[in-house]
Amino acid sequence: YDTEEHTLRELRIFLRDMCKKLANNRLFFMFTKPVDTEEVPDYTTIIKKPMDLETMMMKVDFHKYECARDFLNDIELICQNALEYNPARTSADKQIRHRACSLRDYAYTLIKTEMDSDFEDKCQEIAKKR
Ligand SMILES: COC(=O)[C@H](Cc1ccco1)c1ccncc1
Repeated sequence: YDTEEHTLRELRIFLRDMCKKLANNRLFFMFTKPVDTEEVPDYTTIIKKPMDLETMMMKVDFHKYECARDFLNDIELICQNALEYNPARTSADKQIRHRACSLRDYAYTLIKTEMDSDFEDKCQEIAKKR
């Protein structure tokens, strides 16, 4: 009957659907898996907290997110990492920066439009007590 666990279970179902929608959008393919540190040996010297959508899906299953804000913080990390590692005025760097901003804006909009704000408030209250 534990309603807190029911609430967090519903949050995980919602966040898995979010991950799926973001990872299935071909525009965001470069964010779906960790940057390959063999292909890009200097990546971890520049980016201290790598993040990607596959890792986020695993974090959902490991109960690492107690509210949508925690999930959006990792989306923000994916975006900031891409902006920091790809700063050049080349078309390739400009394109991944644009994609990173699109991922961030799309994730915020999906959550704002598809998630009940009272539900998120309830999740944040649970998170505060833990
Ligand atoms: C999040 O992905 C990245 O930051 C890598 C960095 C990268 C540079 C070279 C290989 O990979 C990336 C992937 C695809 N297109 C641009 C950059």
